Amino acid sequence: MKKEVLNIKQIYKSFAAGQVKTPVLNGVCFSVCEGEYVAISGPSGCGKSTLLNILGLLDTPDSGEYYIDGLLVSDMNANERAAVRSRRIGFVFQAFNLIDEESVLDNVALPLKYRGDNLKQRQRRALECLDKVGLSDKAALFPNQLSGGQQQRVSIARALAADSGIMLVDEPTGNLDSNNGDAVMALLSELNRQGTTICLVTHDPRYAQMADRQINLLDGKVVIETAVNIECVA
Ligand SMILES: Nc1ncnc2c1ncn2[C@@H]1O[C@H](COP(=O)(O)OP(=O)(O)OP(=O)(O)O)[C@@H](O)[C@H]1O
Repeated sequence: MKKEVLNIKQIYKSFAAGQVKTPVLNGVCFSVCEGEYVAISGPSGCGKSTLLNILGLLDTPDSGEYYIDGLLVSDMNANERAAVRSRRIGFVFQAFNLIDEESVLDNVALPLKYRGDNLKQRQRRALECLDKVGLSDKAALFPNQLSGGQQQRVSIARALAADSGIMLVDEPTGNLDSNNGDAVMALLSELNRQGTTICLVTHDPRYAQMADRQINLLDGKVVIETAVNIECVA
């Protein structure tokens, strides 16, 4: 039986524009087991990135409960959330979000600064992660010296660095051609086979099908969820 790592219950979120409040998430519920690969899809503007930001503790819901490893994180203050985030969550964004002025190695090592590793430990771990994504020979280069596909693989190495076990991935192929997109998706599947829990936001049904389970959002609600074939306990 697998352990439940993420569980959101009746999550609501709206954004205010002036006096007008626009509801985005309207009572979203689902859970994710350790080692599972879940794809979140739905039309543009339906709240996928908002949901991923809440899952990654980058944003807070207006109401509802969110548990990570059975711990109620939706009630935590900003410092407590940041501590859980750096210990437990790795992010991969569509636009890579690498720091252009830092070497590839330093970009990957960055999350390790927050957990207090010394320089040698950070560099060793960053090289290990670059090796996992097939880019250890690019460690000394800067992001703008790499192709888009390579930059996305660097951002995946960065998400692996802190060994957080959970990867939240937002449209990772959006800025890539189809060959590079396919290579990035194959890499994510391989990392999932090695044990990483993945929540992927994607528009592409071909990529959504690579996940164990697909969740479809419409009007801020889960409308379709493919069968869970893993037994999961809280
Ligand atoms: N910080 C914000 N302030 C105000 N409105 C926001 C904010 N973030 C998101 N929204 C609004 O919330 C809605 C959902 O946005 P979100 O980015 O979550 O959708 P999405 O499903 O990821 O869209 P896409 O597929 O186009 O990336 C949109 O209408 C968006 O304009």
